[in-house]
Amino acid sequence: MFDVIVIGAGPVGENVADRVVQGGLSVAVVERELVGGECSYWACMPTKALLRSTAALSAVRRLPGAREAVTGPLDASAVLARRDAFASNWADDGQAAWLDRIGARLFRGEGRLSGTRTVEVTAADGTVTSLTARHAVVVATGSGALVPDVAGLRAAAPWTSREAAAARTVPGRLVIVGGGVVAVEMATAFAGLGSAVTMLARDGVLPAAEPFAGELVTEALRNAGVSVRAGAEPRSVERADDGTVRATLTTGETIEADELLVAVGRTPNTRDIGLERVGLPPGDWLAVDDTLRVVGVDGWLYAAGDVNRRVLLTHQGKYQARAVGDVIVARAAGRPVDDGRWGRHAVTADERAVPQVIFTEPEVASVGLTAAAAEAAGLSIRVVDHDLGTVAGAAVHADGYGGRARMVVDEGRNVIVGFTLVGPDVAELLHAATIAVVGEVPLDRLWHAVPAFPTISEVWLRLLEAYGRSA
Ligand SMILES: Cc1cc2nc3c(=O)[nH]c(=O)nc-3n(C[C@H](O)[C@H](O)[C@H](O)COP(=O)(O)OP(=O)(O)OC[C@H]3O[C@@H](n4cnc5c(N)ncnc54)[C@H](O)[C@@H]3O)c2cc1C
Ligand SMILES: NC(=O)c1ccc[n+]([C@@H]2O[C@H](COP(=O)([O-])OP(=O)(O)OC[C@H]3O[C@@H](n4cnc5c(N)ncnc54)[C@H](O)[C@@H]3O)[C@@H](O)[C@H]2O)c1
Repeated sequence: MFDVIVIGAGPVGENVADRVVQGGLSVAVVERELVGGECSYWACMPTKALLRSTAALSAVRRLPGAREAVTGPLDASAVLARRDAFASNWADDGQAAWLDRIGARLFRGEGRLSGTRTVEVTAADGTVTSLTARHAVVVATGSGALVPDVAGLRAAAPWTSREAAAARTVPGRLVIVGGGVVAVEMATAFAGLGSAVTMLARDGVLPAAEPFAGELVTEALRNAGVSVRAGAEPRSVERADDGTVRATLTTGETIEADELLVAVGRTPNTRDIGLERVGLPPGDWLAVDDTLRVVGVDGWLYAAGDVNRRVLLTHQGKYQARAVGDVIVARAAGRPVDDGRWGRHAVTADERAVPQVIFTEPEVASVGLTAAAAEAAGLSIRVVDHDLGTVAGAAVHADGYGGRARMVVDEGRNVIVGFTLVGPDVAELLHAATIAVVGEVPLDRLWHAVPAFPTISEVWLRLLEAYGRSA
């Protein structure tokens, strides 16, 4: 008997475990594959490792004097080897040892709900262990790549983000289906590594971001040799005996490649976790209340991370993990639950203050609402834009620095509700904006937050000046 059972040891499950142990409860963690989950081995870490060398090379090439010191192309095999190290060579002993150190008990195998507060674990050798939780079960089983219903696609054995992140070789020609985050990051990475990339972006490039983000990333991808085809989508796909993949578009045009990557979103890992045993339909995303309790189950079942579909990002899933761990501890001790707006047990930031960095060239760093989303939410907003290239710090940072920043102000409250930066090396600038949005810092006070000269952060001053100061 454990106080809490966590199914799935991705970044979210690991953090739930850590939090409940710190709260004095015992925890069992069930993992069917690798402790660390998608993020550590097939998503965030390996993809960022793949992108980093290309980004560093581009940064050097923007600087006369340094540029002359670079005499050749990227060494793709060295990049792949560094990526291997960042994926811990797909071995999880380090993270399993960490679980052990914090006092969590790891059960390796497929976890399935088998009734109220009970989980069955089927190990690789078929052995079944039944676990019971005194207080709560947390589903943190994450998500997998969605493969759409396109004729011949599955049979053609396409790459998903997993195969791209763990690629052993660089395909000569790569077709990417999708125009979202995975598509643009992998187009950047593989173009940098030498692939001839074609992107079929049915709904455009980064359609959920501010429009200028998609435009600037598209321009940069094209400059890097990527063929970006907005509005294009495959009608059918086939793989020939020699391994060549042929995608026939809805227009009838045919594109040939060595690999085809499907990057059109995610599907929840809930098909085989015993949801039917607790009265829920298998295969669906898990709807949750404000303290991440699964809707339709009597108070003991929680869902955190990708699987609840609130925000599909590691840092936000870990934020949920801290909240859910703490609320389980509070409820177990009979202490009050603090689930009001910005309360300790609420995941308020999920709604309006989610930060994200897309590691393309240029980088896209955003937090909160886009102008379109703020308008759709009924806010009375004013949008202020600034050309990043005109900021002294940016001009010093790189020759020909191009980029743009947008501040979305809620005029009713005089606070920033959205902020987007697009430009080389803007990722580390984002947290200031996140603090402004979460802290709901009035613009009049922000005038006193003076950016150092000459840094790219001086864009804050330019945006405030353009907005104007109240009399
Ligand atoms: C290519 C790519 C790049 C990304 N890059 C970033 C990034 O740079 N930054 C960022 O913030 N986010 C990024 N993401 C998103 C990020 O990977 C996810 O949001 C994050 O992994 C979600 O964590 P999780 O713990 O909810 O799920 P997962 O990481 O999917 O972990 C779930 C775990 O549960 C296990 N599991 C599933 N079912 C069972 C079962 N029945 N029994 C036992 N164990 C089970 C799985 O094996 C897995 O280990 C990226 C995603 C992709 C696809
Ligand atoms: N740096 C990061 O933060 C990072 C990096 C990679 C992935 N992620 C996360 O992983 C998740 C998955 O990324 P993703 O790129 O797969 O999903 P996504 O939701 O970002 O983009 C999917 C894209 O595919 C398009 N699409 C959907 N169905 C299609 C179809 N049938 N044919 C053609 N296009 C179609 C959509 O319009 C959308 O633009 C995202 O939610 C993202 O937050 C984050």
